[in-house]
Amino acid sequence: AEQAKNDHEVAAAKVRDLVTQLNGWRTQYYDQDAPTVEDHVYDETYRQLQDLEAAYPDLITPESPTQAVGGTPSGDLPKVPHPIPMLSMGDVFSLTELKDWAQRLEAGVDTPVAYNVELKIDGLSLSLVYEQGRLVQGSTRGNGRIGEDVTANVRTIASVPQTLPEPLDIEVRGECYMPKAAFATLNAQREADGAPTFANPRNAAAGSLRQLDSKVTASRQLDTFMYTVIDPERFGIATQHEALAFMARLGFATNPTAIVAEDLNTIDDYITAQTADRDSLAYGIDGIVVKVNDLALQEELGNTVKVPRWEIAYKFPAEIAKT
Ligand SMILES: NC(=O)c1cnc(N)c2cc(Br)sc12
Repeated sequence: AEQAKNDHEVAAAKVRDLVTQLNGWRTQYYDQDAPTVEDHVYDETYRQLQDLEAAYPDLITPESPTQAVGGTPSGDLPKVPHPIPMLSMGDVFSLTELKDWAQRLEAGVDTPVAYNVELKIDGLSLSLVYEQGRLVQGSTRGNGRIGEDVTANVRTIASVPQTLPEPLDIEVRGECYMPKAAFATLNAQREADGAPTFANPRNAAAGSLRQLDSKVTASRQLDTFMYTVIDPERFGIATQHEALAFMARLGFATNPTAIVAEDLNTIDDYITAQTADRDSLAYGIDGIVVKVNDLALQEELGNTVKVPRWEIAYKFPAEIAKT
């Protein structure tokens, strides 16, 4: 009996340590989108806790990760292949570089080129797939070819339509972001709870979208701006500007500031205006996206190994950290 009592005490201390360790890692992994430990280490430790809790059920506490509501806290989200890769984008850091990019591009084209100019939202890429007008899959970019399935999570985002007004088979892509106000509220709450805060809205959005427990995602006030229709020619769409209007008509959130620019001066004016507005926007932006407006011409220009030739990101200078 004495030995059994002693074993129980040792087990109790071990369980407390494991719960603290796992919850610490879990917060870092899922909330800050900054994993500090390999999955196999997490999984091994998780199994140790499961074994101890099986041997001593009275040691199970509500905050134990084995009691987490929703999916198992260990491991990853299911993987999703992207037949059409979710590419990133080249970037430039000055108007001169932007002009060089446009001139090089236009040198290879024998017609005048119009551009669609849009804000570069500071969030994470999101793909939404609909079958017969019903949302069937939401996924992240991942490495561009293999992303993560976040379908249950995107269903909790108010701006993501569960069904479309027409029974279309369609994929759209865009950005999932956390509005600045939601970010401030979330971090204030985490401070109050003694939980680590998020470094910026992009990390907060990534940590909130890439959750295994969609109830957590539901509480994070995520939002979206969609900006790409896959295979737009299927819907009789000829330009990027039309694609945005088409998505808006289907009920997607699209950014209202996009313009068509026939020349660089118009783009320059847009950049100046949006830079002035930046702090007053309800969401973070980290630049401007300049795209060839004509979709057939985009196809013709194609992509390099890593990035499209037909779009470029003009990045704002890094913001001086606000005290
Ligand atoms: N408007 C757009 O096309 C746009 C906005 N925000 C972003 N973070 C990105 C990223 C790529 Br890749 S495109 C794009």
